[in-house]
Amino acid sequence: MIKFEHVSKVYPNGTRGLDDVDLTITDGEFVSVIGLSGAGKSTFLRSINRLNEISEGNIVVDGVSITKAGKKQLREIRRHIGLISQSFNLVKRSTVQKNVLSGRLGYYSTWKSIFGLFTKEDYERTKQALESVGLLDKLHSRSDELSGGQQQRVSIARTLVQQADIILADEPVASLDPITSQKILQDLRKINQEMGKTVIVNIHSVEMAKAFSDRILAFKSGKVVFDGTPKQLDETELARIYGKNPAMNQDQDASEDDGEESR
Ligand SMILES: Nc1ncnc2c1ncn2[C@@H]1O[C@H](COP(=O)(O)OP(=O)(O)OP(=O)(O)O)[C@@H](O)[C@H]1O
Repeated sequence: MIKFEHVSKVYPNGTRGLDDVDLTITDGEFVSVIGLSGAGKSTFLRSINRLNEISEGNIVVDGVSITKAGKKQLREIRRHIGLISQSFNLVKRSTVQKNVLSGRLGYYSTWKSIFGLFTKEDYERTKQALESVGLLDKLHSRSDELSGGQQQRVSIARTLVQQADIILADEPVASLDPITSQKILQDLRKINQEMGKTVIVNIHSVEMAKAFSDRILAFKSGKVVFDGTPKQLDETELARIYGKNPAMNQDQDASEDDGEESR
């Protein structure tokens, strides 16, 4: 369970990234986070594993305050939180196997990590994780030989090997074409439903947020302005979130998708 208790974040330049966010995400939820660019989605997501230090309030993950955690405790909490990002964050020149195995690093002391002393079980977990994302045949391939969608699957497999209970996905499909984006979201949904993992996804496409989520959170100027089911997210709510004609919002989504496609 993730609990935000009146959380605010003010950046050094005075920008309010989060403004009094107070909510709970329960285990096994699939939550999409939407809102205009600059609304606070990344700030919200990256506060959960404290990549982002908050200015006020408290964030509790599985009963432990990550806000107040010391170094050792923070490392322990972070073991349970996987992060997937738009840029995949793989070591491009390394093999798929090595990249996925790196999900185990949080479980080892620094010297073991440096020498890459992984157990037989770790290697077995790596194979299983790759199998579950349909990439076992790429085990020994170099990561930069894979397509964007395949690279994103490798980063999903890495969170599985990490045995993370919570998966944070910061715009995981922003650099992928619409069809591949659908497939990646399907993978995340499958992991959520079959393994019971909590998945929180920042996403620009309202359509995809509606198709894959149990719950949608919308941010505007750091505030949560919508918190409900895909069904509750109607035209009126969309107008409130995006501050304009919802029809235009759909256009914006479409053109954004086009833009991503041509990248
Ligand atoms: N390091 C920073 N220093 C100052 N302001 C920042 C910093 N990071 C983010 N901000 C500001 O905080 C606000 C929220 O940013 P955030 O990146 O969380 O938005 P977002 O909804 O994820 O946007 P996008 O969809 O473009 O990624 C924005 O006004 C942004 O300019």
